[in-house]
Amino acid sequence: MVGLERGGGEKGLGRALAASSGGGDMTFKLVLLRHGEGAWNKENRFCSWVDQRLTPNGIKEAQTCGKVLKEAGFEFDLVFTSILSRSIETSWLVLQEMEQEWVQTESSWRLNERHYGALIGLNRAELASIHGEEKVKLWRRSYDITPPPIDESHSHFHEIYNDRRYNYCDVAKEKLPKAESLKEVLDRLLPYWYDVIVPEIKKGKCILISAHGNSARALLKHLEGIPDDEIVNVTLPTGVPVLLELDENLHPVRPHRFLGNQEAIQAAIKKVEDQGKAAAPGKNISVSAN
Ligand SMILES: O=C(O)[C@@H](COP(=O)(O)O)OP(=O)(O)O
Repeated sequence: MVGLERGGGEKGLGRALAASSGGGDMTFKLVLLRHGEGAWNKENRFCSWVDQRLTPNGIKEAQTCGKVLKEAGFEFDLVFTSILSRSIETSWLVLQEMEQEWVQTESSWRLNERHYGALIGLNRAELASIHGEEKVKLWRRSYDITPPPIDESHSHFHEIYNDRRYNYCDVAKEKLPKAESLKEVLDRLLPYWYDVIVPEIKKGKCILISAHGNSARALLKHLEGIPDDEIVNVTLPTGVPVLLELDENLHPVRPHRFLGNQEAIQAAIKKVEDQGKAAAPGKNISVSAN
């Protein structure tokens, strides 16, 4: 289990603190989470809108996350997830571990992972050995570079766009993205943030958002005002809760904090970053380097 750092200093962190008013100023607490490891995270393939289940390790990560949050005293009032199974499954495991399975959950495609377009299914290390690590880093971490779009010839196109979960979105299926930059993720996420999530936060509810590496990065960028050229340095590991403390205008009162064993978390971040390092070229890679 991931232990709590700073001599158990995280204990009580979440207690009665959805909204607190120490010194008269209201502080809202929000926990952002990237789901536990999924099958394609393990295989180092861009997963994006392909629906993949958690690995046994991903299940453990989600359970550990639940333990950390429980030990810190969090009591959630509402949970938001994407409509991808790995974020939903993660939220179930977290709530189960916290004995808060009853907490209401709402899911939206607007919290889905960034649409990686034609890169979906490709192995990052193999891609880096063909196009270079810098190019792969730009595709993965830049703010406004959109990868090449997916089209009908892609082996996962029909699996994604024929999936009936997308019948229930608030935009027509034909209007759903075919590739997204981080900026475009933020553009589709913000209406949901302001219309649905913010009003609940302002009611003083303690909220967990179980999402994805890039949908969570986009929201972090927005909330913390991270400049376009600095968001490239922000990477989120799987299954680690990120605590945000916001004032009444939803401005951060301090930088976000990863909860859990800080050494293990830094190692997990490095592991995600290293996924883009070049390996021996593989077969079946075809994406134009535009
Ligand atoms: O789409 C994917 O493969 C990863 C992110 O990949 P990177 O941006 O880290 O390459 O998203 P997630 O596992 O959070 O759903």
